[in-house]
Amino acid sequence: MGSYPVVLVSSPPLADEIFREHDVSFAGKPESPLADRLLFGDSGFVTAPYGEYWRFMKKMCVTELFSTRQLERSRSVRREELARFLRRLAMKSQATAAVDLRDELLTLGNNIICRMAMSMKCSEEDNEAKRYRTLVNATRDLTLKMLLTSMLGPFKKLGRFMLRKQATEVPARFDELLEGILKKHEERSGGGADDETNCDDLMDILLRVSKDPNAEVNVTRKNIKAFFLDLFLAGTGTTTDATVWVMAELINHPEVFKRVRKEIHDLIGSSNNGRLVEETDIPNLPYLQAVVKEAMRLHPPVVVVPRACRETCNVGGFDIPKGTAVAINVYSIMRDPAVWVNPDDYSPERFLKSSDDSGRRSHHGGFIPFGGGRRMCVGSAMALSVIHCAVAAMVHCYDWKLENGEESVNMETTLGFNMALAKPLVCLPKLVCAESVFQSVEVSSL
Ligand code: HEM
Repeated sequence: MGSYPVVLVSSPPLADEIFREHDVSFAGKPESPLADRLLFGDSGFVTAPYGEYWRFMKKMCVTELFSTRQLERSRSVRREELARFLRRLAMKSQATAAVDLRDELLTLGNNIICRMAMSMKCSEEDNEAKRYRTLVNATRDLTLKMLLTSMLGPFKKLGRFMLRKQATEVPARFDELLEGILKKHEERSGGGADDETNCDDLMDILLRVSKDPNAEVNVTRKNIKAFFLDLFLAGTGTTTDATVWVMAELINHPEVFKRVRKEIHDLIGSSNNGRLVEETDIPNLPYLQAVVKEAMRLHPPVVVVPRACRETCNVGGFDIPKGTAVAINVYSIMRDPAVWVNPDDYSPERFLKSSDDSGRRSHHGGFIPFGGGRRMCVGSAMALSVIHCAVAAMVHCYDWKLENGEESVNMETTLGFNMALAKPLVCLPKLVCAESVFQSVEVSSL
C-alpha cells in the first residue's frame, strides 16, 4: 500500500486463525501512514498499541459504556432518540418532503452517542447535530486525503502542503468542541471533576482518572479528547452506513420489505394499533436479523481491518515477521464462494436457521463485519441494537419511495474508509402507522 508493505489476508480460514489462535500476536495496530497523526497525535484508542493504556480504555468502554447492564440502563435514551427521529420523518411525510436518509440517521447516531457517553444532547434548534455531522464528515474526508497523499511517493510533501489549511482547521474545530464539553463537565462537578456523586457518565470518570495521581494509568486531557473523537469516528458513520445499506436493499427488494413488516406486525400488532418496536423485541424478529446480517455481509461499512504483527509467527504455513502490517480483507472474506453460496446474491434467507438451502457452506468464520479477537469492535452490541430498531421502526411506520421516481436504488459505492452509497439515498417517507406509535413515547426537552 503506497510505500508501506502490507500482508493482505483474504482467506476466511486464515482470518479465523489470526483472530482465534494468534489473537495476541495480531492485537497491534500498524503505524499510521499519516505523517503527523491527525488531530490528537497518537493519543487515540482505536490506533493505540496493544498495551496498558489500550487495556485500561477497553475496560472503561466495556464496563462503563457497553456492558449489558449499561446498555440496559441507557435503553431509554435510545428509545427517546428513535421516537424523535420518527417524528422528524413524520414532519417530512406531512409536507411530502424528501429526506436524505444518511443525514437523518447520522443525527440519530450522534445524539445517541453524545447522550450515552457525555450526557449531552445535540440541540436541533441551534443545529448542534449538524455541526457534529459536518465535522465528522470533514475529518473523514481529510483523513482519506492524507492517507492518499502519503502514497504519492516523491510528491507527498506537495500533497501535504496543499492540505495544510484543512489539516489545521478541522482539528482546531474538533478541539474547541470537545474542550467546551470537558469544561461543562468540570463545572458540573465543582471544577475538580473529583466528586464521585456527580459521576454519571464516561467523560466524568475519565476526567477524574486524569486528575488522580494514583490512577492505574496516566490519562491526559488529550487522551480524553482523542478517545471521544474515536468513538464518534468509529461509531457514527459505520452505524449510519450499515443502516442505509439495509434500507437500500429493502427498497430494492419489496418482497423482503413486506416480509419484515409482516414479522413486525405479527409480533407487536398492526400499524394502527401497534406500539413502537423495542430493543427487547429483536430476539423475536429472526427475519429482521437475517436482513441486517445480509446487508452487512454484502456491504460491510469497514472493508479492511488493519492490524500489526507483534511477534513473528506462522499463519497457514506463512511466516509473518514481527512488525508486519496486516490488512484483513473483510469485503472479500464475506463474499468468498468457499463459505457463501452465490456470494454476490442478496439472500437474507441464508442466515435463517430453518432454511433448507442455507446459502452458507461453513459456519466457521466468514462473517466478520466487526472484526474479531480482542480488538474486535467494542460498540458492536450497541450498533446492532440501533440498526435493528431503526430499520424495524422505519419499516413498521413508513412506506418508502425514491425521490427521483426511480424504482431501485443505485448501489454504486464510494471509495473511502467506510463503504457507503456513492449517491445520497434521498427518499419520500409516507406515514402508514398511527402517529401515537411514536408520539406516545415521552421525549425530554432539549
Ligand atoms: C455497524 C457499525 C460498526 C461497524 C461495522 C464497526 C466495525 C468495526 C471494525 C471492523 C473494527 C476493527 C476491529 C478489529 O480490528 O478486529 C472496529 C473497531 C472499533 N469500533 Fe466499531 N464498528 C461499528 C460501530 C461502532 C460503534 C457504535 C462504536 C462506538 C460508539 C464503535 C467503536 C469502535 C472502537 C472504539 C473500535 C476500536 C477497538 C480497539 O481497537 O480495540 N464501533 N469497529
